[in-house]
Amino acid sequence: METQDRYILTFDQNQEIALETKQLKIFYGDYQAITAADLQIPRFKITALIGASGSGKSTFLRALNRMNDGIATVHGEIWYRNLDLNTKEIDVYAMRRQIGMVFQRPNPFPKSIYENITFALERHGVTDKKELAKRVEMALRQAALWAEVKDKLNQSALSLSGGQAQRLCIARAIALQPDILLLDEPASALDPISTAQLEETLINLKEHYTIVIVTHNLPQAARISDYTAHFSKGTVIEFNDTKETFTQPRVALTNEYISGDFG
Ligand SMILES: Nc1ncnc2c1ncn2[C@@H]1O[C@H](COP(=O)(O)OP(=O)(O)OP(=O)(O)O)[C@@H](O)[C@H]1O
Repeated sequence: METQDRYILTFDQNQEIALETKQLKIFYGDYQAITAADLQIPRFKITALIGASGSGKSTFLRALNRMNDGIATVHGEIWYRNLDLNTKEIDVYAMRRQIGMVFQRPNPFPKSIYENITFALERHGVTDKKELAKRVEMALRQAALWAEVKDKLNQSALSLSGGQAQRLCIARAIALQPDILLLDEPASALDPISTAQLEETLINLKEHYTIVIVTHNLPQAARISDYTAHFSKGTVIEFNDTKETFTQPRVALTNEYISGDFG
C-alpha cells in the first residue's frame, strides 16, 4: 500500500462546516503541545479524535471552546459562524452556550436531577416554570435518560450510576440547546453496558448536534464516528472518513496505531 506522511480531508461546499481551525498552535509555557492543526469539523456529524497518549487530543478539544484560557497560550484561528473564537472580542460565556463540553468523569452538581438541568438554564434567563419543565424533559429524553429518572427527578444526582450521571451531564449540556458538543473520553469511566448506552445516545444526538469526541477506544471511534482525526506528536496527521481511516489508512503511522503496532 502506498502511504503518505499526512492526509487531511477537506470538504466541498455541500458539507456545512461547524468549526474550522487554522494554524492552531498551543503552548503550555515553553512547551508546544500542538504544533499546527488545521481541521474542518463537519456539521451534524460525529468526529472522533484519536491518537497516542500525550499526542494533544484533549489540548486541541479544549481549545475549541476556550477551556485552555489561563492554562495554555493558543495561537491561530478557530472559525465558528464567521467568527474567530480565538480573539479577545469573544464573549466566552455566551460562546460556551453554543459549544458545550462534557468531561471524562461525570461531574453532576450535588443537587437534584432536575436542578442539575435547570441551574444553567436559569442563569441564562429561562425562569418560566413550564418552560423549564419542558426543557428538562426534552434534554433527558434526548440524552436517553428520561425513562430511568422521570419518577425521581427530585432525587440527588449523586444517587445515579456512573453511566446515568454521564448521560445527565450530556442532558445538562444539551438543555442549553448548543450547536456543538465536545466530549473528552466520556465513556472512559463507564462499564460496557453504560458505554453502549452512551454510544447509542451520541449516535441519536448527531441529528441535532455536531459532536467532537476524544476517545482512546478505537472500536468505539470506528462504531460511532463519521470522521476520524489521528493526532500524533501535537499535530493531525490523518483526517478522513472513519470507515476509510480504519480500513485503508493513508498514513503509515495511522496504520500502525490502529493495528496496535505502536509504542
Ligand atoms: N496543563 C498542562 N500543563 C502542561 N503540560 C500539559 C498540560 N496539559 C497537557 N500537557 C502536555 O501537553 C501534551 C498533550 O497533552 P494532552 O492531554 O492534550 O494529550 P492527549 O492526547 O489528550 O493525551 P491522553 O490521551 O493521555 O489524555 C502532553 O505532553 C501533556 O503532558
